[in-house]
Amino acid sequence: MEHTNLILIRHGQSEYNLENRFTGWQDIDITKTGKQEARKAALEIKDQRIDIAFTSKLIRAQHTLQIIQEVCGWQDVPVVINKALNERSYGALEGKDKAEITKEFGEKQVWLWRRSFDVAPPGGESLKDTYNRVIPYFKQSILPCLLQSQEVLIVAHGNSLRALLMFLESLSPAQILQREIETCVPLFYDLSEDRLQRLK
Ligand SMILES: O=C(O)[C@@H](CO)OP(=O)(O)O
Repeated sequence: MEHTNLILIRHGQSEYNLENRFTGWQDIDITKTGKQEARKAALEIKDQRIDIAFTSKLIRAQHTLQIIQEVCGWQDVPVVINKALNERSYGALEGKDKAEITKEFGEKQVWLWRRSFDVAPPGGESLKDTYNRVIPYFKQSILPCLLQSQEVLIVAHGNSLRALLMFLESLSPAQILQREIETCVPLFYDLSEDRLQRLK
């Protein structure tokens, strides 16, 4: 094996994304726009080969993956569901309006909760906590597939994917502050065997 492909996709727009509310572990479905975004993402990756797909336990990611599978004709591709890929928990902030929380606590604090590496929202997970469940799962269950030359699709969430790309791209806590992941914009990684071995 010389190299293999990994594609990461954040779910389509959810009802809470539309309403500008913190979502986290709330199991909120995608909107009509979210479904359209999933179809568009599918058309962008349709010519790829995918051998196995991974997703979270949350409906917005699973639903996005189902649409991608339908559009691409990948209904037979095995799907592995694991809560390790769930969005970060936003604890007490879940369901709350992001603008109202910003008014109450200030932009700086909300920015730290949303984008810093190690500041956890009350009762929730920091990105570091999320990283500490996503990366062991990636190493244990996804990396072996890539090492066997399987082409892998992961459909997950803004912050579980930020944790993963921090690992894949060796980003520092300062660098990850700046990274945003858009809904349904596929991220492609062409991984050499050498690089995969170093991720072990
Ligand atoms: O609310 C959430 O769960 C996430 C993703 O939608 O929001 P944020 O971009 O603020 O981390």
